Amino acid sequence: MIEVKEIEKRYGRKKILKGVSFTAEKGEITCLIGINGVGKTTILKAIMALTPLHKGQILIDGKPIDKHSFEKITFIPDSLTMLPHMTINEAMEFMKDFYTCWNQKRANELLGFFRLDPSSRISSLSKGNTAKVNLLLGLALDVDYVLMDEPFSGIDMFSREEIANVFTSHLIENRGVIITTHEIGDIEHLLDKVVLLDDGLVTKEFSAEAARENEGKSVIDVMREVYQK
Ligand SMILES: Nc1ncnc2c1ncn2[C@@H]1O[C@H](COP(=O)(O)OP(=O)(O)OP(=O)(O)O)[C@@H](O)[C@H]1O
Repeated sequence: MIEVKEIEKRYGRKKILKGVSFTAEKGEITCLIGINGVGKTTILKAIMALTPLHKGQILIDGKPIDKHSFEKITFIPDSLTMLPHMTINEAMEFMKDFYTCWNQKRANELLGFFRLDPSSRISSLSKGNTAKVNLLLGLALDVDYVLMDEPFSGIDMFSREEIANVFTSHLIENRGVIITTHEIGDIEHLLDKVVLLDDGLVTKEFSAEAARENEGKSVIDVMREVYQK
């Protein structure tokens, strides 16, 4: 489990996170939702220890993150960080050299799943295929937790659907996933837990299934109640 406990973060004099707490379980998809600039990416970076916090604590399976944690958790940023002249194959080689937890079998499965040609150059890919390569490079790591920043942002409906399908496949099974978004639209059905953020705080943390079953509410219904108060 990832436990985010009362974290606070300032950039200069601007307080971005004012005591954010939530948990994300292994085997579940947890979605951080909030408007642009609310601090979603900052939270993911904090979980990866990529940005220092002013207060609070983050635990992964009960322990603070250290250098060994990076074999357990990965962060897929909202844009691909590989060099444009590289082919997909070369990008995979790069990852393989860098991470002992690289799983080539899963990478090959993902190539097939997304119908990507490994000899394609990164610079020649469409936005949708670039997003798929970005996900492939993260999901091919044998890690327990995957953090994804806006995996559905700025891509067409068909690519969104293909990416959504990966979330319900065995390629994600048993991992803990945290994704961020500012519009849930067609991914609502994928989510186990939702964490709504507003003004530096968690305004609501709830199980999507419990909201559906106990209150007959969709995630969007709950968001309307919370944000349109
Ligand atoms: N390195 C930085 N220095 C100063 N301010 C920053 C820095 N990084 C982020 N911010 C500010 O912190 C706030 C939160 O940024 P963050 O990227 O975490 O938000 P977000 O919810 O992920 O937004 P988006 O949905 O647009 O990606 C924003 O106001 C942003 O301008």
